Amino acid sequence: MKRKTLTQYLVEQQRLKGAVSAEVRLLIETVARACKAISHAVGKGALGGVLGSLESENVQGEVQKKLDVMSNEILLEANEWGGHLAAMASEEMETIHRIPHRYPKGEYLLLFDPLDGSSNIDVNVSIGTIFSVLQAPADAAGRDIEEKDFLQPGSRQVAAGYAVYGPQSMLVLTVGTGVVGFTLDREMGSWVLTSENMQIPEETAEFAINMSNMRHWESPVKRYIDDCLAGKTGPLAKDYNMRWIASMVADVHRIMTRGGIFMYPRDARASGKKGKLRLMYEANPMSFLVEQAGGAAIDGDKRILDVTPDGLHQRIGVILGSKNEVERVQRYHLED
Ligand SMILES: O=P(O)(O)OC[C@H]1O[C@](O)(COP(=O)(O)O)[C@@H](O)[C@@H]1O
Ligand SMILES: [Mg+2]
Ligand SMILES: [Mg+2]
Repeated sequence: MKRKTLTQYLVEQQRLKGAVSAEVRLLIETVARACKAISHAVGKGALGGVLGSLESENVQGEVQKKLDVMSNEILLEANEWGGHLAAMASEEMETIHRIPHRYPKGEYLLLFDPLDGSSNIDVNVSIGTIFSVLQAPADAAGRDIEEKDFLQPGSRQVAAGYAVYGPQSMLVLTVGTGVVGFTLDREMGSWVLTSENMQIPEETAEFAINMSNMRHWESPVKRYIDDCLAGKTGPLAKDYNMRWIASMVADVHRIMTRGGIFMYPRDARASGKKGKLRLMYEANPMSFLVEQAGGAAIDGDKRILDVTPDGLHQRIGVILGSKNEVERVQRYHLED
């Protein structure tokens, strides 16, 4: 059977379904090309000199890995000249990056976490790239894009996706018509459609959370995990399994494939950061994908995609995955 490539899939979405504009189609293809380049760099490991840290810190105060910076540069360079974009924003950059010589119709905004799961780079565990596409506000035509133009709720995303660099490299994508997955054919150099309609099972008995933070959790999260740990004889009446890869991309990919619940909740630490994960580069694109695959995504009591951001690097609690389980955790929050 001849499988579709990413290009064929996108042309179909554009011409038959009217789900994407030609500009968004080209933009996604450019991002996918950049992800292919990152995948090659990741695959070289120590041979390519891509492991290890730099002296620098990013805007979040985190030590940058070589691959964080390389991946950011690959995405910037590819999209600066190849996309139909007005501006980009990245977890690794303090402020937005405007496109020089903006294409007259350059009306889209691209956001990305260039390398997700940085702590796993040097130990050869799956890592990834996450991206999100927004439309620039109508009043931005003909003027410089500003940071505030990016501060739109996730429900306005026109596309989102991630690449996971694991035993296989995969690109998982939504343009608002369900979720599809492509596997990188390394010999041919193309992304080939291998999952036509990714669906997250509504029920699960598998949770993912960093248990070392337990003492900081809010009470609804503590109650839920206690209930999971109580197993068959507890209130949830089933035995739960636990997984934590510490690359959001890989944890979410598992959930996309076989269900589960992923939690990086906001907690009571004095950092005032409202959680670890970033709304615009991690939570929004993943929530769009998860909802499109039949799952749910909340920050505790409300839907993540409804949150209007107040800053580019805003953090948020994230609870996402199998619908019935996420709704249970939401109930625990509302009852609290
Ligand atoms: O090390 P922790 O606290 O378990 O955090 C793991 C989380 O941090 C992250 O690695 C943060 O992403 P970055 O690597 O892009 O900073 C997530 O991918 C992951 O879910
Ligand atoms: Mg990340
Ligand atoms: Mg990152």
